[in-house]
Amino acid sequence: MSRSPSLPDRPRLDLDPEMSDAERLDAIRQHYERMVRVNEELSERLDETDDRREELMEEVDHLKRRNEVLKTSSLYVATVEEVADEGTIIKQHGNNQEVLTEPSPRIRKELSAGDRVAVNDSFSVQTVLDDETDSRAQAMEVEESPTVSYDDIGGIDDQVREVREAVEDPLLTPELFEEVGVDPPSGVLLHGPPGTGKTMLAKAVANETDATFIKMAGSELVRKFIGEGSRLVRDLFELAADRQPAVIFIDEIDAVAAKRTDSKTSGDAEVQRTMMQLLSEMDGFDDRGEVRIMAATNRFDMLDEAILRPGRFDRLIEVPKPGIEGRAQILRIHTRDMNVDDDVDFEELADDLDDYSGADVASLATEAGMFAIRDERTEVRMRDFLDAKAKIEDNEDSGPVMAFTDYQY
Ligand SMILES: Nc1ncnc2c1ncn2[C@@H]1O[C@H](COP(=O)(O)OP(=O)(O)OP(=O)(O)O)[C@@H](O)[C@H]1O
Repeated sequence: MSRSPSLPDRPRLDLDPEMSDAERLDAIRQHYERMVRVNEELSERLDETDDRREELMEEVDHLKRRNEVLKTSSLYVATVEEVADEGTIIKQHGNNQEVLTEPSPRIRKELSAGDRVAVNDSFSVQTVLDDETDSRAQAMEVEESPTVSYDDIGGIDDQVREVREAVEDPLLTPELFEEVGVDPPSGVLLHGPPGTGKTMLAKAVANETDATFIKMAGSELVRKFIGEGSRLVRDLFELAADRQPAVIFIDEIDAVAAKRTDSKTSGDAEVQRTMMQLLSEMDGFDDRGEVRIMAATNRFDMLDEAILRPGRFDRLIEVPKPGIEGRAQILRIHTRDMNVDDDVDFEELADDLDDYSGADVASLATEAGMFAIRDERTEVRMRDFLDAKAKIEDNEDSGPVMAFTDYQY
C-alpha cells in the first residue's frame, strides 16, 4: 500500500514591527490566501481519504462474507500423503481419491505426511485437524472388563433376562443357536427414560461374557466434517472385531438415526451418511464373529424405521422407570455399603418415590448419606432419607430430582 504524501505545512504569519501599515495589511492578505489554499488542499485530501476508507470498508465486508462462507460450508477430510516441492498430495477419506494441491505458505509450513486435514470443494487445504487417534480416543470409551454386574441392577428383572437371552447366550453358546437353526438377534435396542439402567445393562452383559465394552455416544458421531462420522462408525466396528469378544454400545442412537426430515442442509446429509454407514456395517455383521451390538435411546418415537428392520436393531427392549418393588430394590442396592439404621423402611420410602428413575433413587441414597455425615453420624437413619427427599424435591420445583418431564414416548 502506498503511503499518502505528508500534509501541507501550516502557513506562518511573520509580521515585522518595522513594517508600515500597508505592508502589514499586504502580509496579512497573503497569509489569508495561503490559508485558503491549504484549506482547499486539505479538503481534497479529506475527500480522497473518505473514498479510500469506503473502498477499504467494502473490502472488509467482502472478506468477512468469504470468511463466513469458508467457516460454514462443509469441508472434506483428507490425509496428507506427501509434501513435495511440486505440491502436496492428499488422499480424500471416503473415496480414496488422490489429489495434488498447493496449500498456502502458512498452512504448508504446518503440514507433514500422515496429517489429517480439512479441504474444501476445490481441494484447497483449510485447516490441519487434530490427531486422529486423539479424536477417536475421545469419541469411544473402551473398558476391557467393566465391573457392573446383574446384581447391581434393580427393578428391571425382565429386561435383564431379555438382554441375557439376546446378547449373552449368542456369545457364550453360539453352537446352540446353530443347532436349533435360529439366528440370534442382530442388534438390541434399549429404549426408555433417562437414568433407568440402560448403560448398566450393556456393561453388565459385557462383564458377564468377559467381553470388551466399547461405548460410543451417537452425538459423537455427528461430526463437523464430511466423512468423519462414517469413518468413526467403521473404526468402531473394526475395533470391536480386533478386541472380540466385544459388546458395542451406541448411546443416544437417535442423534444419528432420527427420522428423515425434509431439510437438505449439508449437516443433515452428513448425519444421513453416518447412519447409512452404520446400517451397512450392521448388514455385514454376520461375519463379524463374537461381536454383539447394543444401542440405547430415550427418544424412541424419533427413530427412523430403517434401523429397526430385521437384521439390524431387531430386538427392542423397553426399560421403564421402576415400580415400588423396583425402587425398594434399587434403594437396597445403593445402600449396600452404607451403615443403615434399623428404623429405615425401604418399602415405605419406595412407596413415596413416584416417578423416580433408578438414577434418581441412587442420588437419593447418596444424599441421605450426606445428611448423616453432616450430622457427624456413621449410621444413616430414616430421617436422613426423608430430609434428602425433601431437599431433592425442593431443588426441583416440579417433582423429583431430574424430573424428566420432557420425555416423550
Ligand atoms: N435399574 C437400576 N438399578 C440400579 N441402579 C440404577 C438403575 N438405573 C439407574 N441406576 C443408577 O443410575 C446411574 C445411571 O444409569 P444408566 O447410565 O445406566 O442409565 P441410562 O438408562 O443409560 O441413562 P441415559 O439414558 O441417561 O444414558 C447408574 O450408574 C446407577 O447408579
